[in-house]
Amino acid sequence: QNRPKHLLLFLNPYGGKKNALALYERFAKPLFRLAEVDINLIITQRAQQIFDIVTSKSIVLDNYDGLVCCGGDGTFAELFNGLVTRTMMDCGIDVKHPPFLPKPNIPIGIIPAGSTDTVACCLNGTTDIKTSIIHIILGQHSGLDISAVYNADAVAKDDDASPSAMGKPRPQLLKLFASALSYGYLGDIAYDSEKYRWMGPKRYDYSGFKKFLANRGYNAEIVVHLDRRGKQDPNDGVRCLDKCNRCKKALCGQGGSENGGCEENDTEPLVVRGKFLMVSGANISCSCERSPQGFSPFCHLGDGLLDLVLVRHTSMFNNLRLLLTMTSKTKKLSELPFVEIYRTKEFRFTANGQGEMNGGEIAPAISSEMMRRSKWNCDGEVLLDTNIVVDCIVNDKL
Ligand SMILES: Nc1ncnc2c1ncn2[C@@H]1O[C@H](COP(=O)(O)OP(=O)(O)OP(=O)(O)O)[C@@H](O)[C@H]1O
Repeated sequence: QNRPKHLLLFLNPYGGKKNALALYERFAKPLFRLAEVDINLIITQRAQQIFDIVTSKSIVLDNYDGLVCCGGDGTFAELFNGLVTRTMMDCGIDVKHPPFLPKPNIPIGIIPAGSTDTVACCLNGTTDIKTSIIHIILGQHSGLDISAVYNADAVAKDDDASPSAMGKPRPQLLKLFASALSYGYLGDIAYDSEKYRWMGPKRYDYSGFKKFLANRGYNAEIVVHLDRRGKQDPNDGVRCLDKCNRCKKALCGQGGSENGGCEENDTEPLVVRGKFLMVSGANISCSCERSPQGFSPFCHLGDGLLDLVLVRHTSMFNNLRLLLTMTSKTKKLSELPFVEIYRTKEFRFTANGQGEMNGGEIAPAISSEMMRRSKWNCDGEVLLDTNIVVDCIVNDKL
């Protein structure tokens, strides 16, 4: 009964190994034909085109049973960012300063044809293209949290650390992400690797090696809102499988921490300062071929919470341990002594936290080191704003 009949499908011929069109012709087209699904195919010609099409009022989304993208995580990010923005526009909500994020009522599907394909891998347990197509044809969906990134400088001016505070000026919404947001090591790789896109997925190895040798640390202050009763344990050993109990309760239970979510009143802020190699907000475990356990193997797909992974800046030897752990099939980042993981609904990040604490009275030699900033890697794309607030929301249509 829930099988889609008409789908709008965006295909990115540029991502991954640049073979999305060939994969589509070989696997997707015959299966969609067999299942009698009518496809309106749009092959993208530039970055941001999917976002522009979906947010253009000239396209009637109600004509479709679902929106699908064939590409990598960046393509998927463009699609759901476009769809949430379009939903805000249709509801008459200010898209730059939304009082809340409305949930789109049209489902989204992803056919993996990118470099990492983390979202497809976490949703389906595999990046196998036919598996994704069959899920789409059968109209199966699972919940997937989406996290919103806000400009924290705007928040600071309003003296308001919480994007969910009522009756106060809203911070500016910058972007939504579905897999991970990473500052430091992975942010530097995202920024650097764009120059080598002609190498295909190998560009990540090349830039990764360069940044590994650089071993840069970044000063920061992170305020993370934790469950007061300590009920949210990112290392609880519970893996999120299809519609797991925790996610089901979060979807219908409206938030309370018993149900997976985290009510604002039940949390207290923890301030963490220091020099970090990497700071990551993982919306999902982020397991993929390159990193079978991902950032946080027990992170849930749709419980309204994300896992904040903090990697302290230490020695090259420890960085090597980090890389070996990230690519290991069995080892977890939480086992490393210089890694901390917190499960939260929201956190605030301020670069150069210690520099600001010293009230500007720092020696020039230290100050340039202290003032050094990285970029955010937001679902594989570079975000230039540094100081941010992140808030996770439950979504049920992905
Ligand atoms: N025709 C195009 N030409 C150039 N860029 C495009 C085109 N179509 C889409 N894009 C952009 O390409 C970027 C990268 O695509 P995508 O994320 O799908 O591939 P990837 O980076 O190789 O894979 P992954 O994100 O899984 O590692 C997207 O941000 C998208 O905006």
